[in-house]
This record gives sequence, structure tokens and C-alpha cells, in this order.
Amino acid sequence: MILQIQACLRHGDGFELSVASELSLDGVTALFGRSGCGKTTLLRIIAGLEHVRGATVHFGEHAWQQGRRFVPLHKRRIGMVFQEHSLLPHLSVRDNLLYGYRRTPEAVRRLHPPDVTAMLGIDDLLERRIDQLSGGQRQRISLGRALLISPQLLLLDEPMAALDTQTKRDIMPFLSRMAAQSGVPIIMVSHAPDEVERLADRVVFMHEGRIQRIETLREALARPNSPLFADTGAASVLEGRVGETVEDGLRPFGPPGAQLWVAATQAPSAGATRLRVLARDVSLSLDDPHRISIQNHLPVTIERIDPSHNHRIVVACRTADRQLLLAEVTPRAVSQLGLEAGQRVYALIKSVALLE
Ligand SMILES: Nc1ncnc2c1ncn2[C@@H]1O[C@H](COP(=O)(O)OP(=O)(O)OP(=O)(O)O)[C@@H](O)[C@H]1O
Repeated sequence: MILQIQACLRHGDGFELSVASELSLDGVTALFGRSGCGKTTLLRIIAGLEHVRGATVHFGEHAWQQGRRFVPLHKRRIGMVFQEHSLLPHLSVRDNLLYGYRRTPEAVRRLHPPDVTAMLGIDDLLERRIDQLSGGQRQRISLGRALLISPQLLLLDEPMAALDTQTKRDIMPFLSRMAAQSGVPIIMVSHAPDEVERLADRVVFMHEGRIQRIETLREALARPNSPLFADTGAASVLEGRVGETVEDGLRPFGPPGAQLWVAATQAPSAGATRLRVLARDVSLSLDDPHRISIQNHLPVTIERIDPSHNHRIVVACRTADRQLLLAEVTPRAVSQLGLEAGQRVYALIKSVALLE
């Protein structure tokens, strides 16, 4: 599905938004950028909550806004979830969930309560009142309610921003499962790189009211100067499956030849996931050292050596399963080891984090 958007707007505080883009919307698209760059404003224009004169918004063949035509939010069939939940406090969880479902014509209902409650793990909460729920549970109900109108598009405005780290961690797998199973394209506003790396398929980078770049997550992570790395330095995201077996408190991750070990406490269950590896936690060695405490050694091929920046060099390597792994080394190490593109070396990984 393609979203075409063209809009210019100016706020009283001098902020100016100017966008003209075409977004391909399968899976999860993250709007990413610093606070105040216009992410929420862009989301509100897409939703029809902000009526900007002269703007054009096309969703597939639906002209939501063009010339004098302006389709209001409730006719766009958009599900929305905000930072703060907007559930009806006097109704039970079940009635909140059914609120939009009952108002959705049968002919357009594609998602039904049993599927959605199972997807979000909320079957046991149906009879509770909203004020008997934790913040994370409320957000899961908000997601469920938004899905049950069988939306064509789901807009999430920092749905986890008000949650503490642990709750955020708890809710992340549900969001990721929902994105994969619901079949509804999602646009999610975020300024948290870990959220984007865990959930997004595509990233729209915004800066001072403009769209700077639109990239797949893979492209965004292949650039050492990616805005996603502003706080932590370059990082790689490896996709793979966590295995069933537990050895010495560790579980395998990834296929043979590109297998890593992750702490079983971090990965309590088996399944597909994403792993984040900071480039500064990866060293390179010409041979596979055995008398060393680091457990994760991967044979890799050097693909690219970036120019030195602040006396550090990012070396982009390919693993045996063709994933990109970035290592940060010193210029001296590059010359001492004679590192060059095409060379086969070993990546020694000091620590990995599951993106949950
Ligand atoms: N209704 C409004 N009236 C006037 N100015 C506004 C309004 N809404 C937002 N702004 C201004 O527009 C700019 C962009 O705000 P917006 O909320 O879109 O940014 P954002 O990238 O979503 O930020 P954050 O990550 O902090 O939510 C800011 O300078 C903000 O002060």
C-alpha cells in the first residue's frame, strides 16, 4: 500500500513542516527524529486530525485529502493509539474492546475479538475494569480496541513512552506479534532507537519539519552515521531464532555457522527475534582464538572499512548467513592486522542484547 503525502504548515512558534513523499507501507514504518521535528504533526495530518489547507493525502486509491475534499478521521478507517490510553474508564475491558467492533459494518470486519485477544494476551483481563489494569495492560487493550475496527492503517504515537522499561519490555513482543499477524500496515512515531530496531521494517528520518531520508531498517543500520546510532554508536541488528536447548545457562541463536549464544535469562523462550550488537562490543581477529573468555566467535567476511572518525573505524562484515555485523576498531588495529575488504576474519562479540 502506498501513502502519498504533500503538506506545508507553519505553527505560531516558528515551526514549519514541509513534506512531499511517497511511503510504501507494508509492515511497520517508524517516523523517527528528535523531539519537536514534527513526527506527531505528520501523523495528525495523515489521520485527518490536522486539517492543513492545500495538503494532499492519498492512501492507495483513496483520496483522503485533495483540493476541497477532506475525509474526516472516522471515515478513513484508521486505528489510533497514543502515549496515554484513551479507554472508557466506566466500561469493562470487554466493552472497551467491543466499542469500535460493534460500530464496524460486518462486511468490513476482518479482525475478530478471539484472534485479537489471543494476539495481545488479554483473554484473562476481559471482565476487569480499566482502573484495575496496569499501564502496560491498558496499552495492550488500546491496541486491541484499535485493531477491532479492522483498520486499513494503524497509527501509533509513542505508545510505550509512558511505560517503564520493564513494562515496555513486556509489551514489545505483543506489538511485534501484532504487526506480523494482523496484516494491518502500521506507522509508529518513536524517538527510541531500540523500539525502531525491534519493530520497524522501514524508517522515515525526520529533521526540523522535513523528511530527510526513507530507508529499510537494514539500510538504516548499514550506515555508521545513522541517526539511530547517535546515542550508542554504531550497532547491528541480527535476525534469527533462539533455540530450545539450554547449555550452561545459554541458548543458541541463529543457524549453524553463524551461531551465537545468548543468556537464557534474557531469552526465556524459543522463537524468532532480533538481537542488538553494539559495534564497540565487537573485536576482530585473524584466527579463531580458543584461550579466551569471550564465547561468541563468528567467522565473517569484511565487506567495507569506513573512514576513521574520532580515531575509531567501523568495519562492516558479513556473517555466514549474510547478515551485516559492524565492528569498531582503531586505525592502528586496521593497519597492524592488514584488514581489507574481502578478507575472512573472526568477529569476537563481547555482549549481545535481545531487542525485547
Ligand atoms: N497545536 C499546535 N500549535 C502550535 N504549535 C504546535 C502545535 N503542535 C505542535 N506544535 C509545534 O510544532 C513542532 C512539532 O511538534 P511535534 O509534536 O509534531 O513534534 P514531535 O517530533 O512529534 O515531537 P515529540 O517527539 O516531542 O513528540 C513543535 O515545535 C511544537 O511546539
